[in-house]
Amino acid sequence: MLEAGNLSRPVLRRQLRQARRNLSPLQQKQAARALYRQLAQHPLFRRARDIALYLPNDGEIDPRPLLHAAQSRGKAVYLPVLSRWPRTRMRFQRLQLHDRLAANRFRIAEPLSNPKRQRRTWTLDLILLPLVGFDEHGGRLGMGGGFYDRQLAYRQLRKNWHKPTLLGLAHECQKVDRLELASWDVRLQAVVTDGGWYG
Ligand SMILES: Nc1nc2c(c(=O)[nH]1)N(C=O)[C@@H](CNc1ccc(C(=O)N[C@@H](CCC(=O)O)C(=O)O)cc1)CN2
Ligand SMILES: Nc1ncnc2c1ncn2[C@@H]1O[C@H](COP(=O)(O)OP(=O)(O)OP(=O)(O)O)[C@@H](O)[C@H]1O
Repeated sequence: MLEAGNLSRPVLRRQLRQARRNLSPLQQKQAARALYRQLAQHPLFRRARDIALYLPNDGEIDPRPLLHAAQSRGKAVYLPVLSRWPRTRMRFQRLQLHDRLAANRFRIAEPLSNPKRQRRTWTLDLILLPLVGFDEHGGRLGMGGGFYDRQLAYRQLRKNWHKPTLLGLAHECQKVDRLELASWDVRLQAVVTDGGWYG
């Protein structure tokens, strides 16, 4: 496990992104299957009707087996879509079965923006968040855009928001001993990896 100790956020990000990109296609496939087994039968996933997740990029663990399971169980699946303006905003948009996807400005695939299918964050049941690094206390280090933090900032106003449930998804190699959290960083309920649950 990486000792985050006195590494700066940019250095930590670079090392952790490199580690996940170094995984082979076979390792990625096995990790995606293991993640699916950790989560598919869990009550948090089974009970959720509206679930946000992401399309994998830059070596991220692949949640698509969960996406397909959710769709075949009749759940609604949402993906992050970056707003054209303001550029710091992201929305969660419902994915339709035969949606066309296009690369956003970070070259991540996303559906074409359609405000009618976008949902307010607090009406979702479960958000499966991508991350670059995590610790066992719900700490999350993201790509550095602050998109998820901004979208979830409303939670800081009240201590007992319970919806949606926030679960980070990651490879085991993204675990660090401890992350310094900034004031705007939103804590995750838990992180699920190919190896187990943390937090
Ligand atoms: N799969 C996935 N989708 C996601 C996220 C994510 O982390 N993973 N995001 C979570 O927030 C949002 C995109 N956030 C991002 C934030 C910063 C960079 C970034 O710095 N990328 C480049 C450098 C900038 C550039 O190319 O212009 C890089 O790869 O270094 C990428 C994505 C929305 N969609
Ligand atoms: N609630 C917020 N309101 C305004 N700005 C914010 C908020 N949350 C984060 N930011 C801004 O976003 C920038 C990036 O934050 P941070 O490095 O924590 O992103 P991240 O969590 O790694 O990224 P992401 O959530 O996109 O994966 C910070 O410089 C911060 O100023």
